[in-house]
Amino acid sequence: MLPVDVQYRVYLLRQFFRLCIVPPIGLFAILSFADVTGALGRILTGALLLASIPAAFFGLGYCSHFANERRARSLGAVLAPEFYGGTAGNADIFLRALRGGGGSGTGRAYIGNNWLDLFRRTGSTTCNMRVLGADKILTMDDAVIKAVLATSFQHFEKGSSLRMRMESFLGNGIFNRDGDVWKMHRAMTRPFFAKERISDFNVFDEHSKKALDLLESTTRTGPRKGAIDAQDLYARFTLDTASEFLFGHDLNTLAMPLPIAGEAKLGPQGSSPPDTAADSHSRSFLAFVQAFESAQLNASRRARLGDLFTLVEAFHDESAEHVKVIRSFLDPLVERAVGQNAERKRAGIVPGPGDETTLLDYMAQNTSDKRVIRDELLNILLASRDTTAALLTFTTYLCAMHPEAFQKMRDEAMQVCGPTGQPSYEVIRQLKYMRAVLNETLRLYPPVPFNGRATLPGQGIVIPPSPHSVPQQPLYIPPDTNVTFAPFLMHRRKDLWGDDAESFVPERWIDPERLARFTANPMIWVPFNAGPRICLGQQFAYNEASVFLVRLLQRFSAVELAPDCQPKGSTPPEIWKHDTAHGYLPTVEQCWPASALTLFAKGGLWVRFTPAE
Ligand code: HEM
Repeated sequence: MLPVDVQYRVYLLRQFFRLCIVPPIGLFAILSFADVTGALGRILTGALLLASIPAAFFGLGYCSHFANERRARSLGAVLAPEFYGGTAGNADIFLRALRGGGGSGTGRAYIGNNWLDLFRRTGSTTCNMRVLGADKILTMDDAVIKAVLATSFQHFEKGSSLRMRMESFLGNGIFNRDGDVWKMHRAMTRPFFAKERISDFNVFDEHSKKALDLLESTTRTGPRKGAIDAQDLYARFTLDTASEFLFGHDLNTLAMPLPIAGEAKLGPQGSSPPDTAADSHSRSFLAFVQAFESAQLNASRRARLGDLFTLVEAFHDESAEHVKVIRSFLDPLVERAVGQNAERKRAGIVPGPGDETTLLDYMAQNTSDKRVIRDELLNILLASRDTTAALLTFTTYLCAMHPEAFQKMRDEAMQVCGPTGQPSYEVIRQLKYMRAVLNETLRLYPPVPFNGRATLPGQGIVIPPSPHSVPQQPLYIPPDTNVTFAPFLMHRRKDLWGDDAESFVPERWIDPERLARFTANPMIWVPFNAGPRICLGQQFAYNEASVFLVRLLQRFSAVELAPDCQPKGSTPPEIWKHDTAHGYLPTVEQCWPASALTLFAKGGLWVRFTPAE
């Protein structure tokens, strides 16, 4: 296989050759054969050859569209309605994605609103946003999402587009593989997420204590009446916890300087910490964390651009530098674990099942392929860090917006654990209201708001509609087509969740009558995905978030937003308040949700906690 950074350039060259070289050469051959070049003259011949490029581009697009339409009709199905924008080939959509807009919330529009507009304008819950000739299916339809993730799982894959975009960053890891290789990854890592292992709450408890000590000291003595960027704190907590769990190495980002209330500026996602990492040890950790975040940002930019990222990065792989830093950090850890395992084997020590304490140890016992181990660690670090941090961030946000829910959750935690009791697996199972708050947060603010798959090359698929699908006909998705689905939008649909779909109502997860909507059709709630590729760390995430919240509720009695500390440019734009056309939630939003693979609050989530007496 070609080196990854060469792969997309080859792809680009192939596309360039197909679209820009073949049509003029073909036309020239025809004109020469017909012996009309002399009569046309050089200028007209040149103009025709040039015009053959867009003509072939759009001509091929239309031919494939008509072929697909015929195929759909023959199967008794329809194609997803196409969106026609204001420019040829919907080029404006591509330009908006290039500038950071699109549906991701990183532009001025509320996250997902651009998509809602497309659904409205095509009168559907699934549409085709054909950009520069490439089909791109968008959906918030429960039937399509169900087919993609579960019932027709075998007809979809992550696909070559995604692999090409992510290869330099995620390499040979579980997120970036399909078919038998993915099965091998899943079989290898799954046992490590067994209940017994992730029920060892000490690692959660230790890091919760560190984070909450920091929160308490900032609350009591920090500037601006003790305001803190909760999102930043949670990202450190989840990173330190995950790094210890995965490779036995506490990155100790909680020990690095926090963003300062009133001084912090807008960072690439949250707020920026002061650049004052003390020693070289902290600096190398900081470099790793920054490279990890930058590679993620580039991956999400590539996702917005689709295959066209190859054009933007034709001469410079924007991930290369970050990946180098990440690998220089992880490689020695992997090297050491593989070496230690080889030594143990030489000494005749055979570890029993469950003896290994970290994923790194566990993998070193199962394979000596250092690249597989490194890439898997990186993939799972990515999977575990921002997702759980997003869950805690938006739970805090909703608690600040709904103090009664915070109080109810606190009363329950006090009743079950008391003011100092250690949360255990059994204890957490009793915290029904807390679980309802977490589920409701995952509904309104799913940490992975958008996700994607592609149909297999050479294999289209027909998806039967659900009672809520528009149009109410079977849908044909042609072969090798990208399908992007939006749990963020589906989770807020009134026809699926009822009139209070946009309200924060934890009781909908407890009250049997309300819960019936979900139990009748569980595919309307997919924060962890569903089907064979469902999140491996779901229980880990619930455990981690619950331990942290119990400890937080034991030490703090209230939380409120601190909008005065949000960095400039991160408070919701005034226009959201008056934009009732896109639903109720954006009009009352007090933070700025946006997405870069995972959900985050732009500029961070600045809050003030009240220490419990
Ligand atoms: C609230 C927290 C979390 C949420 C919302 C979440 C959500 C998801 C989603 C949506 C996927 C599917 C991604 C895709 O389609 O490619 C996924 C996959 C995965 N998650 Fe999570 N996740 C969370 C926490 C975690 C944690 C803590 C871990 C590990 C410690 C983890 C490990 C994984 C792994 C290994 C996969 C890949 C599964 C596969 O492809 O077979 N996740 N997660």
